[in-house]
Amino acid sequence: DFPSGYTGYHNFQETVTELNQTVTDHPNLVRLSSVGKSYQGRDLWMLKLSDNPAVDENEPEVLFTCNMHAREHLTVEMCLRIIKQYTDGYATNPTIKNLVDSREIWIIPMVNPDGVEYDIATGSFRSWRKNRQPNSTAVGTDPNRNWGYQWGCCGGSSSSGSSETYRGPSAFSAPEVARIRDFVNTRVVGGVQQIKTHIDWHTYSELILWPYGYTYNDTAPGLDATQASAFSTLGRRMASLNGYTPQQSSDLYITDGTINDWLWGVHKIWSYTFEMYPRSSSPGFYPRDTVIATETQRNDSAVELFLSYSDCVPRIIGRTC
Ligand SMILES: CC(C)C[C@H](NS(N)(=O)=O)C(=O)O
Ligand SMILES: [Ca+2]
Ligand SMILES: [Ca+2]
Ligand SMILES: [Zn+2]
Repeated sequence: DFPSGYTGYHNFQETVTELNQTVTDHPNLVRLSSVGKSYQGRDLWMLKLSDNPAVDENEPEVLFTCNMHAREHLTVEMCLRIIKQYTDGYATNPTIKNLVDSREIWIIPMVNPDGVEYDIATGSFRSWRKNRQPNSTAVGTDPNRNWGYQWGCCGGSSSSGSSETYRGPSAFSAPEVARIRDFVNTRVVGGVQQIKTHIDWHTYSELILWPYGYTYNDTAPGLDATQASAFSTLGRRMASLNGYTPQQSSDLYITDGTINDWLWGVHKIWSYTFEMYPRSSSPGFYPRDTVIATETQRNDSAVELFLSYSDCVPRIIGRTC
């Protein structure tokens, strides 16, 4: 489990307990489901947050994914903060009520439960990143290099099984990635992808990133100048609210096979990565639990703005959808 000084973080079981408690407290706002199993058989839990949650209503859908990388434990707390904010706040905050009533919000707080449990199993952190799927030479596929858009195209991942950015033997070879792919694919209804926006939460560096990651070019097939302008305008506006640095993903470094590139490249979902606190390697991936409240609430207004534009991101540059 988490060592002393870190007990405020949620392990897999504590996350499940928290999700079940949310269902108990707010049965009219949430529905809990699993999108499937991790490599070691843990459920990949997903909470749906909306009015009439048992009904697929014609409302813009939003996806939040957290903890794709095991050691990035603060991101679980970020997904749980969003859940708490938009359930507990529903009855008293009209802005929150309007957003919950007019969107359907899907939240996956722990994409990589096997990696999380491995990272904390000994009571001392192991700095584990990947999933726990064996490969020919070692253990672990990087879930953020395993997506099937420009997979392995561009030197933004590794073919070596021991690498921290191992892309897997094929796209979608990681069960955790394949299960989220399957879910997203089910949201194409009548030929139209119902999910309009997405944030993938990571740590650290305090950045807001948008596609593409596989190329340095600001525009590329499937991403034109207008779309790039919408991505950067919303990204910059959100960064003005949380103090992170906004930039195209590849301005950080080239990555291929990421969730952001697949969600945009294949589904035209306005997909961002938020790299949370801290800014640098001290304390890096392991800030003590005393920072959780501050560093999750720091994103409240950015998340609210994001949800408000989730019906039509190009509206932020004066366009209609
Ligand atoms: C989203 C990309 C561009 C950055 C991310 N950094 S992290 N969270 O793994 O340190 C990653 O390498 O997957
Ligand atoms: Ca609804
Ligand atoms: Ca819907
Ligand atoms: Zn990460």
